[in-house]
Amino acid sequence: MTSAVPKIPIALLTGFLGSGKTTLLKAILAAPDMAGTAVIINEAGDASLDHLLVETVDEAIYALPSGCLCCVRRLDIVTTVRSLLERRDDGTIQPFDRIVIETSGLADPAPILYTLAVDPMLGHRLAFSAVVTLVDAVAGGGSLERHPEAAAQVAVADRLLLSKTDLRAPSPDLLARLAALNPWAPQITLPTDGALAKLLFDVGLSGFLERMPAALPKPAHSFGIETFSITLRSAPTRLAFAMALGRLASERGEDLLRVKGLVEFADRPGFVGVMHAVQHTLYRPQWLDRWPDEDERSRLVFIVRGVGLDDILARFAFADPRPWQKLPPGFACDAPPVPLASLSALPGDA
Ligand SMILES: Nc1nc2c(ncn2[C@@H]2O[C@H](COP(=O)(O)OP(=O)(O)OP(=O)(O)O)[C@@H](O)[C@H]2O)c(=O)[nH]1
Repeated sequence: MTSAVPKIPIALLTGFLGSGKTTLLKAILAAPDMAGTAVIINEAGDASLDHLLVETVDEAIYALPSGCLCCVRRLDIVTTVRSLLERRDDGTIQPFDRIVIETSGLADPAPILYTLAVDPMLGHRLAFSAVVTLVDAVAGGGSLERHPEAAAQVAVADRLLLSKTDLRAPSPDLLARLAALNPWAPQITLPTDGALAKLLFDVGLSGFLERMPAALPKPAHSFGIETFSITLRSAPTRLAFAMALGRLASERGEDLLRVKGLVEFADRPGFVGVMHAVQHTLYRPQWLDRWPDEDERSRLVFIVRGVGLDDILARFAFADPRPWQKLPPGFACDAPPVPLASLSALPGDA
């Protein structure tokens, strides 16, 4: 009986911290033929911001609790997708035609895909369309070198999308590395035209599922990554803020994996800056003309390696910073590290 019900396409959008997943998702959801897309977002930081910045037509957007989607939060994804389908069936939410999951930049997609695919109910209802992995042309090479998560994300992709090519052409070394990790995924430079939606939903059955491992794959994880958040109790000037963050990025860029936040500046009242830094690079802020939710505090989320909270508080002392929230216990992933060399054998090499 269930075989008569059309399956709902589901795509997984992944890529290392700051590679451009939310930016791409926003662009894709703006396409008229992507109305009716349910979105599930999981973030690595100890506070979620991305879901505030993505708009869907009928607000069909779900922020999973922060934490590692491929380990401690792995079963949350099943619960969330199941509940989405149930509420779609009983009419408590707008019907949707497809689902996109944006994983956190630290998630290894293989255990997530495996978990979704082996769930009997979801197996009946979902059609996996693609695993799309964003690779940052600026920071991607270094991330692949230092972080097993980045390599694992490349290894399972059906498509590799190169982002930030407007800032830097991908180096031949980066392209060769990608081909070595995943020879079957085409490497595509992000198009700027309306063809974006096809990137997620015009692939056919996920290659990962055809190469599905027999058992739950072990998540690939770096050790020593920490996340914490601060609020700024007094509004900084843009210059003081840029100097503090710029100095941090130039001194500790390799370990400053990601900074994002919402900040109101003393010299731009009435606007909220959406601030981004990825390793050594600070991005131009986007400006909102109001706070995206009821929390009107300037706040920053840091994902770092070996940079202390005290160090960060000291650097932003001019803005009266306070620790904001601490990640609940259980965030840290206790999976053993996977050597980079073994990652190409993760899916499909059996
Ligand atoms: N110049 C340029 N900037 C980009 C591009 N894609 C993303 N960015 C910028 O890179 C920063 C990070 O982008 P996000 O879309 O937030 O990255 P993300 O992968 O969702 O980040 P996490 O969820 O933290 O892993 C933002 O400032 C974006 O505006 C691109 O193709 N070109």
